Amino acid sequence: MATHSGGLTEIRSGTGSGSEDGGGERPAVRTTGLVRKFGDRIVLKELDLTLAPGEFTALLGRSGSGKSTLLRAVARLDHTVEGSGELIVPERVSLSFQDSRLLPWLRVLDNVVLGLRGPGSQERGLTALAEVGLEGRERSWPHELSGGEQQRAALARALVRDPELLLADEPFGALDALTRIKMHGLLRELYERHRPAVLLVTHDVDEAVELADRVLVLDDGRISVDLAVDLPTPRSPREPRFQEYRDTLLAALGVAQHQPTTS
Ligand SMILES: Nc1ncnc2c1ncn2[C@@H]1O[C@H](COP(=O)(O)OP(=O)(O)OP(=O)(O)O)[C@@H](O)[C@H]1O
Repeated sequence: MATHSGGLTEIRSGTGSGSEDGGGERPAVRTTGLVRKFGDRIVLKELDLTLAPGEFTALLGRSGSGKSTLLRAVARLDHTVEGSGELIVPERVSLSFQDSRLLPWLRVLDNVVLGLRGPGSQERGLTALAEVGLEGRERSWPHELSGGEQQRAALARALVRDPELLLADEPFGALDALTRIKMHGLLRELYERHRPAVLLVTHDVDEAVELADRVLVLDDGRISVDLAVDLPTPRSPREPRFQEYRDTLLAALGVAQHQPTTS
């Protein structure tokens, strides 16, 4: 159990496999009664959430609804934030952010394997770089990579740790539209190969429906919508069923849709 400043958050490690005491599958993530507040502002209000191992979940919500606060809590990066509740998270968690956070003084491969121990870590790093399409760039400096390439390197750094859970906060938010489309394909492909649980924070409803098998909406400190996306991949925003999911989510986010006028 770990104390949390100003309150108490019980943090336990799940393994993402095996079975729970009740006989069911152990979750990758479980929050029970999770509270986070900044001064008088209660951002997460006794939030309950369970993510299954290998489940790809997207988290939507209006600006300021608390998506990053939830992600940082699950990442255990919020020790200075007041709160309470129970949190079960796996041992191996990788993070990905809007900026790649590569260390500028380390070459790409050294960034990818930073902190990895054990024999074969260089080889594992090279394999991960090849998986994200950066074969031959291992000795480049981060500033020599484009924005999309830097995000590829960040994905390699996340995957080389064989995460049970990948937490991604707007990882493609700073990329141009074309690069974004390519990165969507790459992320889904890597996910299908490695099958970590994924929690992707995004503002982009289409990105959520395209990539995730479950989409959540965070509203007023709790999960207000929990939608299973039952579409085969790859998914096209032009498909009628894709558009139905988009409309449902936009309505939940309070975004009015323009109806075509009929005469
Ligand atoms: N360090 C902090 N100190 C004070 N208030 C904070 C802090 N971090 C977040 N907040 C507040 O908590 C609320 C939720 O912020 P959070 O960043 O989690 O929202 P978000 O849904 O990720 O927003 P966005 O979509 O705009 O990135 C906001 O009102 C924000 O101002």
